[in-house]
Amino acid sequence: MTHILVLNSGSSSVKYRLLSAGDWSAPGTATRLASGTIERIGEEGSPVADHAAALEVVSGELAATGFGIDSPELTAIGHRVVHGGTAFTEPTLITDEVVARVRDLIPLAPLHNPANLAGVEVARRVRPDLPQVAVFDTAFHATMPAEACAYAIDRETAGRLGIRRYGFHGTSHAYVSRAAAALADRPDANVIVLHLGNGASASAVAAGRCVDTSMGMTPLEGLVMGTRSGDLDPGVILHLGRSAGMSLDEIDTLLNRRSGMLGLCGDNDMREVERRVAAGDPDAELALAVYCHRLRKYVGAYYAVLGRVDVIAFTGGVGENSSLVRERAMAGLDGLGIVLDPARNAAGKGVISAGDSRVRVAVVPTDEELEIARQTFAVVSRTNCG
Ligand SMILES: Nc1ncnc2c1ncn2[C@@H]1O[C@H](COP(=O)(O)OP(=O)(O)O)[C@@H](O)[C@H]1O
Ligand SMILES: CC(=O)OP(=O)(O)O
Ligand SMILES: [Mg+2]
Repeated sequence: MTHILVLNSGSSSVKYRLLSAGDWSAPGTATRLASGTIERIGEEGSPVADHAAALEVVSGELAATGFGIDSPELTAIGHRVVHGGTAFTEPTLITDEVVARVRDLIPLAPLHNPANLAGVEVARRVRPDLPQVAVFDTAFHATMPAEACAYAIDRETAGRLGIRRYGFHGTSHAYVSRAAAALADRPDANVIVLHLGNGASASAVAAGRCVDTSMGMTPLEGLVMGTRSGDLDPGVILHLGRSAGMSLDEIDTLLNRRSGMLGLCGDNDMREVERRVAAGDPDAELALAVYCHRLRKYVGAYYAVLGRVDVIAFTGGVGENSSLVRERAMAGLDGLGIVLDPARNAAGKGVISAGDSRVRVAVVPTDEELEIARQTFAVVSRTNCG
């Protein structure tokens, strides 16, 4: 039995999970020994001042379960790192050089990479003897062809500044597309994955390889999200700067933190949006309509990119729980061979399409922590340092 601790350090939270397994490659064999979330890091009035303090809390919670962070059975620590740029396309054993290169990528993921690094630095300080592995959100998308990665802007400028599409949530897209292919009993299945959480992204996966995804150079492009706008005419940004005199920081805050569902209707929690829609609230209705219209558009686009689709997989907090979003996003697609079964959709487990639907539609719960643990174990066993 080996134990692996997974840390997902976000800007204001740390999620952790301690998993144990004998054979990490066998599905369903990892046991969850402990898990939790430390929230409101660094916020006013919060007892958790920074990531070092958060890891103290994690240590304490682990010790209370009898599996302390100092446990000799702990084999490795796996970290979610959001932006790996072009440098990292595989899970990577963390060294000082890796830390420095992830730090160089901060300008491309200012909300995410600093938090991820804070978690890495504290964990290395607490257990310098253990291998620590970075699992990158961008890695799964490294197989995208040039025409899906390039922005149609001046190539010299783009090349010099690393301006291209990278894609995110790759650990989830990898895990869910694999599970969806297994569900269709076709390892070469073409899958559209719709990861709908606070951040949201779609991907087109052909026989296990990602060929397109909706997030771009940063996690702002693509679908409508809780607080992020997703796709937008870049001219809007010029207009906000020139005509409204907004600074770049103000525009950043507007598009990343005050847009999406929150901007459209004042609520970013889909449960609350649904409650208001049921009560006939027109702002919530518009927000939901924009959200589902964007989703349907991406499904159509990725259908064309893939040429043939076997499975459409819904995942993430919204994708797994909102039958209303699934129903609205899939409405009117019978011409593409996509037909939901209303009762199965309401139940929301496994296949939710009708028996005669050419494309299978399914709810496939994601498990980023398990995937990070597996990839961490793979690196550790390969490098023989565990
Ligand atoms: N029963 C539900 N119905 C609709 N939306 C839900 C439900 N449960 C959770 N959600 C939504 O899931 C979102 C969070 O998704 P999650 O994948 O947990 O987020 P994160 O990106 O932080 O991991 C929230 O917007 C929340 O409203
Ligand atoms: C990359 C990204 O958008 O992550 P999250 O959904 O955790 O914010
Ligand atoms: Mg998530």
